[in-house]
Amino acid sequence: MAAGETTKPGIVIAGGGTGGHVFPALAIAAAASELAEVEVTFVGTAKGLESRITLPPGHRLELLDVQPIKGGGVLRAARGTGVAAVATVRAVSLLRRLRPRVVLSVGGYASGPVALAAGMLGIPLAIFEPNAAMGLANKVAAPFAQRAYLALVESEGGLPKIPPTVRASSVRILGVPLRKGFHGAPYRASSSARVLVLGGSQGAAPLNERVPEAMGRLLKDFPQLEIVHQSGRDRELLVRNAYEREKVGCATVVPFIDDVAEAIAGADLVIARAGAGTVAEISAIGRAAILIPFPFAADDHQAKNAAVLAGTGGCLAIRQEAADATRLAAEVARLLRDDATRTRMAEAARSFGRPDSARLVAEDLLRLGRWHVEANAPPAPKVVTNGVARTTNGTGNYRRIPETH
Ligand SMILES: CC(=O)N[C@H]1[C@@H](OP(=O)(O)OP(=O)(O)OC[C@H]2O[C@@H](n3ccc(=O)[nH]c3=O)[C@H](O)[C@@H]2O)O[C@H](CO)[C@@H](O)[C@@H]1O
Repeated sequence: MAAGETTKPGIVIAGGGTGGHVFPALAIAAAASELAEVEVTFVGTAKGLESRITLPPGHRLELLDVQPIKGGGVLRAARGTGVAAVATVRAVSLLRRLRPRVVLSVGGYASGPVALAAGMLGIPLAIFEPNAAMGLANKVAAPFAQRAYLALVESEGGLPKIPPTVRASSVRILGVPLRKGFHGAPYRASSSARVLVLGGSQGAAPLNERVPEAMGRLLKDFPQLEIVHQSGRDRELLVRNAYEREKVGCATVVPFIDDVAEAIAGADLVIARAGAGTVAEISAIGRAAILIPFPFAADDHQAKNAAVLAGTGGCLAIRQEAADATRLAAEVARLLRDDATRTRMAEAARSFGRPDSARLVAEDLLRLGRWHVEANAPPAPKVVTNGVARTTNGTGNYRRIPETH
């Protein structure tokens, strides 16, 4: 069999970079493979997380050279645009070789060129945007896309805020596809005080610096305190030392948590960044959370992600500049003392969560690629936007309701 020739009809999933793009892509691929005979090819970059993980059997990775366009001045933008143009030409020949039935862009560097190539070749195109503010690659691809799977959507005047380049008829609001193991775990308050600190796929330096000090202030009032702190790669020693300095002996510091679902389910309170995946995972399981968005995320998307969950009552969102050790200690103490509020927040998060997202996206994507897929259960009809449901025909499809002036 010649290289690139496949026996099964294929899907191309383009994009990646960090866990926030790669894990939803893997979750959709896994769900699609369970539903149909399908060959999945990921297209990413050598620098992205996609190049460092072991892909499930049967999935392949192709690499493109793509560089950042935003966030580095005119020179970087010009160079990035030039590289993207070359990458688009390469993506056209890649898609001609792979002949997928459908292309999904999950955001991140490699997604733009592949999405444009799909548009040029007339291959059905879907985009997936996990964040409350759409990334550049997806904004560019959106006008060519037959589907826009949106996850955390802000609302305005009670209606979902849809980016202007997205065709209203393409929108499906289906949450962030999650890996297996994330499902609702009703919260029962007890005498425990288990705090989980999540810094996102790369860890978060400000949380590493401030949380140990905040926890040090709580020891006297909460002798039962137990902390699991995910520090990020190569930072665990630094964070362990910080806890030691604060004489906090009840903290377990790890660089990365393999089973995040279990860690969230085992917590009374989560302190985390507001990456879309993290927000979706806390919601899918249902735990009270304090979210401190990364302040330099493009278009402040982490603050917007956190605001969507905060709007349901599922979390407390604090801007990084306000989240010093004193404020963190005060908020954690308040929530650990208040079982009713913690339980209410956990329930609000859980009713907002979409643990079935991967299946819903995969089913729809396969149909777009002309696979025959039987829905084993009707998709949840709710479209969640700050607790406002605007649903239509029971398939999760969103129909824009005309605005009245
Ligand atoms: C700094 C930055 O730009 N971050 C972006 C990146 O975040 P980041 O990659 O941190 O993304 P998310 O919070 O969305 O997802 C993190 C993922 O990593 C997993 N995980 C994390 C820690 C761990 O120890 N173990 C583990 O498995 C989580 O379970 C989750 O699935 O992509 C997100 C989705 O586009 C964006 O919202 C974030 O703004």
